[in-house]
Amino acid sequence: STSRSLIKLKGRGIPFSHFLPSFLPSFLPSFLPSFLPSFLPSFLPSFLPSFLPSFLPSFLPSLLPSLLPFLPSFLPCLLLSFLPSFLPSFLPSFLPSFLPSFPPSLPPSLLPSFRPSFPPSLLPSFLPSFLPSFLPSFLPSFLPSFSFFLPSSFLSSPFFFFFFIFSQYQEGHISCTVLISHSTYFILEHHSSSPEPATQRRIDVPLLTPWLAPIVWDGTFDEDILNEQFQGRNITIGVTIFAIKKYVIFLKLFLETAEKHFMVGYKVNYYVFTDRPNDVPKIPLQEGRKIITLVVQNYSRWQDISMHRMEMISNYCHQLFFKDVDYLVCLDVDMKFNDHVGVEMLSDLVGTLHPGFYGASRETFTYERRPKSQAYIPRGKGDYYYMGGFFGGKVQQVYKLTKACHEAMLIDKSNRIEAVWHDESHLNKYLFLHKPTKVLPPEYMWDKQLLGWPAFLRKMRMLAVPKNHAKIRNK
Ligand SMILES: CC(=O)N[C@H]1[C@@H](OP(=O)(O)OP(=O)(O)OC[C@H]2O[C@@H](n3ccc(=O)[nH]c3=O)[C@H](O)[C@@H]2O)O[C@H](CO)[C@H](O)[C@@H]1O
Ligand SMILES: [Mn+2]
Repeated sequence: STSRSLIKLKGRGIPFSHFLPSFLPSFLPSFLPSFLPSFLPSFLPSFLPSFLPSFLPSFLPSLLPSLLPFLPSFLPCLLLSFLPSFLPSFLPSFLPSFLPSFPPSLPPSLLPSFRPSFPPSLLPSFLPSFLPSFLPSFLPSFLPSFSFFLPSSFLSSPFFFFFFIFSQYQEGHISCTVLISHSTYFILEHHSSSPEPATQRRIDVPLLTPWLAPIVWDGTFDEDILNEQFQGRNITIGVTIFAIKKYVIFLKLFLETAEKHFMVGYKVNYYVFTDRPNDVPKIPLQEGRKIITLVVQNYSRWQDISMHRMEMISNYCHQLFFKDVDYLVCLDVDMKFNDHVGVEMLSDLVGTLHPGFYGASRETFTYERRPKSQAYIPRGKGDYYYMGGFFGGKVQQVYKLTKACHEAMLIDKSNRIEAVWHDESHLNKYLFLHKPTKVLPPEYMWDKQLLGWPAFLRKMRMLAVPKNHAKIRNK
């Protein structure tokens, strides 16, 4: 909204004392001799009748263009202020001697008096304009004689302009044209645009997939806006984690850190699939969040445990998830939350880039390469290498995914083949055929021990919890 009005903000401008230290030593000796003789005689005897004709021709051409838009609103003030008249006669003689000493001394003396309404960002536009330069030199010598002509109350009134300057002032999403005088300032035009998005453009990482799904890097989204969008929707987010056999030891850290970082402020159902329900820790949960323990069978091979997650998730869609949650996030349990994971990650179908293959060439992806497997992806094909331990989406989509992967694994089994990376291979095949609508960068699952901390990684939202494979798998 743009309003053009003369809004008086503050009846106080730059205190005179701020100028004094910077100008007195340098200018007075030089300016007085040149200025006074030429100016005083014509000025003093009769002020108004004589000055207007002489100053206008020299003064207006330079100032008018910038002045014109605002003229109607402040013409009265302008007319009342006589000072512009002396400028033409004053400046040519004065400026050369004065300018060299000016810029270094101005900012320190100006800044304190401008705060907080005129932050330093204003100064660059302020300085180039010549007006402030003459003031400090002019006023002290002039004021005593001048004050004869005007009542002192008027001198200090905001409508009396010893000097004035137009400037563009911009801070945040507010921009305005200001008229600054010695005693006050006015905002002539105030423009408030919609706020800048609180995001920067990341140039160090890809932000979109070739099918235009966002890759949700830190800095590319505004949590507040997203929360506004989601909070009205009253959603429940389901998390599936499998803690079978020894893996129950990961539950405590997982759940505790999830309460700190995962979907804070939203309703969350943690679905803990386990064969050891008594080992599910009792963790204090925030309001609206609960742990639902689902007792399931175990398998002797860890690969079977991992793979059968697809079957169990798809089964429980009908029993529970369709009814109780809107989104499902399917995670490995040997991880911990380390930073915000929120609604920015939600979408119809979500895959996560495997940290070990981020930036690697397609040829190195460990897709299943044997055509006999349902997970087969030919060389030269494939988009990304997704991780098996972090995917999700709307329940309907997760149902389709897990069901398809489970069925593919059943076919593989009947063909006596097991994909090289088990469920992860099938997930990669599915997400190759059904492109995710959102892709999570490796921020969402990182392994600090293995991969260090590269510059593109501004946040580590989840981290792998180191585990001793020999001690924990198949136990
Ligand atoms: C981070 C990541 O991408 N992990 C994937 C990766 O292996 P990982 O090495 O991360 O596999 P893992 O040992 O974490 O097993 C996968 C998950 O199965 C569960 N589990 C496993 C064994 C067990 O005895 N009890 C138990 O509950 C548990 O939830 C575990 O997190 O490859 C696996 C298939 O090879 C899966 O695709 C994993 O999702
Ligand atoms: Mn894991």
